[in-house]
Parts: sequence; C-alpha cells; structure tokens
Amino acid sequence: MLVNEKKFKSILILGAGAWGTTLAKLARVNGNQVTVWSRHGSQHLGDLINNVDMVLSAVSMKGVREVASLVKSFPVSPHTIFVTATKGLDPETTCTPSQIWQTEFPNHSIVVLSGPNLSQEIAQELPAATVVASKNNMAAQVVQQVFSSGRFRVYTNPDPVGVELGGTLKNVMAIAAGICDGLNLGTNAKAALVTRGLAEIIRIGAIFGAKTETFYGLSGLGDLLATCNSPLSRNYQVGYQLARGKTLAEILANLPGTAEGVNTCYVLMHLSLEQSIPMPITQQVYRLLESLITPQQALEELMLRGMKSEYHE
Ligand SMILES: NC(=O)c1ccc[n+]([C@@H]2O[C@H](COP(=O)([O-])OP(=O)(O)OC[C@H]3O[C@@H](n4cnc5c(N)ncnc54)[C@H](O)[C@@H]3O)[C@@H](O)[C@H]2O)c1
Ligand SMILES: O=P(O)(O)OC[C@H](O)CO
Repeated sequence: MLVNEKKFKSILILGAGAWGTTLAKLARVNGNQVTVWSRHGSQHLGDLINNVDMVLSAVSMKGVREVASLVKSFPVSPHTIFVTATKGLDPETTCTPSQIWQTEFPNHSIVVLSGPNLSQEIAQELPAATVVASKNNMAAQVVQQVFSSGRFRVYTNPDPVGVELGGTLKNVMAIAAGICDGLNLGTNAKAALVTRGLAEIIRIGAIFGAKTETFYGLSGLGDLLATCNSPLSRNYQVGYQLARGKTLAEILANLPGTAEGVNTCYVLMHLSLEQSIPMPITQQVYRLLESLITPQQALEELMLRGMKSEYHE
C-alpha cells in the first residue's frame, strides 16, 4: 500500500438487489464505509457520489446504460474506481457492462467483479472465491483488498472482458443445464452439455477479444459449474421449470430477481446470425424460450447434429 493511501475505502453500491446487498455486506465486514443506492430509495445519487473511492454497479443489465448516464450527470472524483458486477449484454449494442462504463468514464479505471458467486450462499457466510479484472492492475488490487476475507477469496486478472463474458455466457448454459435436469437426462448428458457449453462460450468470447485461458478460470469454468449445478441459480430455474412444462411468462413472474440468461440468449442469437458464428446450444435455448420447439425436440436437434471432430463447433 502507498504511503498516505487509506486502508478503508468509501464505496457507493448502485442497486439494492440480491447481489448489491450481499457485496455491501462483504465490504462492510472489512471495515469499509459502504452506502447502497437504489432507484426506489429516498437518497439523491448526486449527494452520495461526491468523492467516493469506489462506485460498484450491481444493477441488472436492463438498467446499466440508464444508471451509467445518470452517474455521469454528477461530478465524480478523477480517482474514483468503477466496479461492475452485472452479468449481461446490452441488447442494442451487444456491449458488455464494463464497455458501457468505460465509454461513459474513459479516464477512470474500470474493474469487473465476477465468479462462482451465488449470492444466497455468500449471504449465509459460506466460503466462495471471485475474480476482479482490470486493464489497471493497481485498481484491481484495491478492489481485491476491499472484498477479500476469510470467507471470500479474491483473485486479480488482466482480462476484464473475458472475466465478464464468463459470467454472462454461462447464464445461457445454466438455462440449458436446468432443462437437462428437468428432463432427468442423467450425469453423462449434463457433463457433455457443460463441456460443449464451455467450447461454445470460448468461441463467442473470441469475437469480443477475450483470452481463451480466462474461460478455464473461476469466472469461466468455475461459474459455469456453480450455476449449472445449483437450484439456487435463477437461470437454472428457468430451464428446469421450462422442462417441467411451465411457460416462460409464468416462470419469470415468480422468479426471485433477474435471470439475465434470457436477454443474453436473445442478444447472442442476433450476434450468431450477424457474424455467422455457430452457437448450437444457445440456438436451442432460444427456440425453447420462444416456444418454437419442445425440450425433447431441442435434445434431439443437439444429439443429431452433423458428425464432427471435437475441435470443431
Ligand atoms: N444474485 C446473484 O447471485 C448474483 C451473483 C453475481 C452476479 N449477479 C448479477 O448481478 C446483477 C444483479 O443481480 P441481482 O441478483 O442483484 O438482481 P436483482 O433483480 O435482485 O436486483 C437488480 C437491481 O437492479 C436494479 N435496477 C434494475 N433496473 C434499474 C434501473 N433502470 N435503474 C436503477 N436500478 C435498476 C433493481 O432496482 C435492483 O436493485 C445481474 O446482472 C446478475 O447476473 C447476481
Ligand atoms: O442466479 P443466477 O443464475 O443469476 O446466478 C447467480 C450468479 O451469477 C452465480 O455466479
């Protein structure tokens, strides 16, 4: 730590949902001064943002662009670090949340926080690990210091978009994994799905310039395993309940919080068609979300695709 650098940071968290409130608790445990802003609260954002060391966004994807431009309308210290914990893609531009924050704040350090982090487990104080990624390693280390504890292990990483995409793309695979379990397809099928899902994630990541090795880490494979195997995951629940015959509208109406994989799947389908990138699993999830096929038909489509080498799509 540099001389004069204060140990405890002032942090403003944007979004009082499941993840924002859990991250607030983790930062407070370490002695940091944390305020949580919600669009439904009475506190004025302009009064809270003045001179904070860190602004962490945990709003769902649909709110990121609006919140980033709202923040920009207030004076922000040039030293403020921005952290994004959202796992989604912008439907209009296909930008990741960190790309949106960087565009609004080109002279600030942007850090992505992502990993196998089911908020309910972390809120119960169960151990977990995550990744903080930035082009500015010092900024990533500041965020690492803020959140690290005996029950939350934080690693740094230099590939923010790769870390962010690991967390975003696995949500579509988690819907597929929920379908797999909802149909009782067994452990072999689930292992095949998750492994081919990772291959698909890496292929999509390449379009964004993400590093392949990032997807083998906590924010990639780690989050894929957590989300595809846990009934606590909202995305997994979407798939599971679709396989059990519920409609998407029914499922979303009763889901606690946001299942980003639904929107991400639509964005990816657009990207797949626009750039001719094969995304077989994403395509079947899309058809299911749109009620174009049954879960059984989606399974057959995947199993009977043209024969190929494991190294190809
Ligand atoms: N819950 C988790 O386990 C978890 C873990 C890691 C990452 N995430 C990611 O964090 C993000 C938030 O997830 P969550 O579980 O907290 O969802 P949530 O639905 O519980 O909360 C979303 C928050 O975003 C806010 N929001 C939405 N639109 C907004 C707008 N236009 N303006 C201002 N605020 C707006 C909502 O008011 C709410 O506070 C998602 O992208 C999710 O994928 C969640
Ligand atoms: O509940 P989900 O499906 O949004 O998953 C939560 C986290 O992303 C798991 O790391």
